[in-house]
Amino acid sequence: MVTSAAAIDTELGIVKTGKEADVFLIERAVPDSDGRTPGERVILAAKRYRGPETSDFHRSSRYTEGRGMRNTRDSRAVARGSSYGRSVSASRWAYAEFEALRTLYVRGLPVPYPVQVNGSELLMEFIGDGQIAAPRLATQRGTASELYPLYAQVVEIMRQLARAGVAHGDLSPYNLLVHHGRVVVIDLPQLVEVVSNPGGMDMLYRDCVNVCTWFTRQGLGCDADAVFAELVAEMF
Ligand SMILES: Nc1ncnc2c1ncn2[C@@H]1O[C@H](COP(=O)(O)OP(=O)(O)OP(=O)(O)O)[C@@H](O)[C@H]1O
Repeated sequence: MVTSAAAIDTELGIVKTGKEADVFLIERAVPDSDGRTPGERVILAAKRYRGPETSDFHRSSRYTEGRGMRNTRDSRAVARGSSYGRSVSASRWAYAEFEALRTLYVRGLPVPYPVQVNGSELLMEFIGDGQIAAPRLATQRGTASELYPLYAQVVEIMRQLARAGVAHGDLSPYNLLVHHGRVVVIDLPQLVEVVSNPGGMDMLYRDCVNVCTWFTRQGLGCDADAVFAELVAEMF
């Protein structure tokens, strides 16, 4: 009989402290079939949500409109900003991001592979080399022709999101990692359905502006209105 032992997770350090979550580096040791010897070791990213401050509630509620999360007891606790409310909120964000990653990964979009979610912690594939996280698009420099392949990938990602009827909702050069020339999208808890969410079109447009502003600064012609129009056309 083969008995299976649980994987052992070891925290190796912090990757980055963010506004709403902290990202840690985790080494997961998967036991061999004998259940004793540590076998395969993988590096994962653990994103732990803290739950928003009360002042963030309006932003949170805008994202959750149309998702059946309003007017419940938990939602009122979130609105009050109690510690229980913050933990409810943190778990919601973690589950929302896990679900977004799952949906997009299945559709073939370049997102970290979602591993598991437990309470306010989301475990996912670590995008990087060894223990070094891949750099963000915001740090990339080069001539327009050197950066063009990254631009083409970002626009293609936005097209694929549009075909799925969604927008990232907080897309920027800070939420795009560049790993050996491949662009990977992160930070997806607020993935928004563009048509059913009353603010969906605004968020899609803001994503276009954020992306185009950065690429235009790097010398690539990027017209946010034209990209937006193309993405809307993809949806209908
Ligand atoms: N899967 C991953 N692999 C490697 N690095 C990651 C991963 N997920 C997040 N990071 C790193 O952690 C940082 C913060 O992650 P993320 O943007 O998801 O959290 P956040 O709380 O929204 O941060 P911010 O306040 O900076 O927007 C990223 O900019 C990136 O450097």
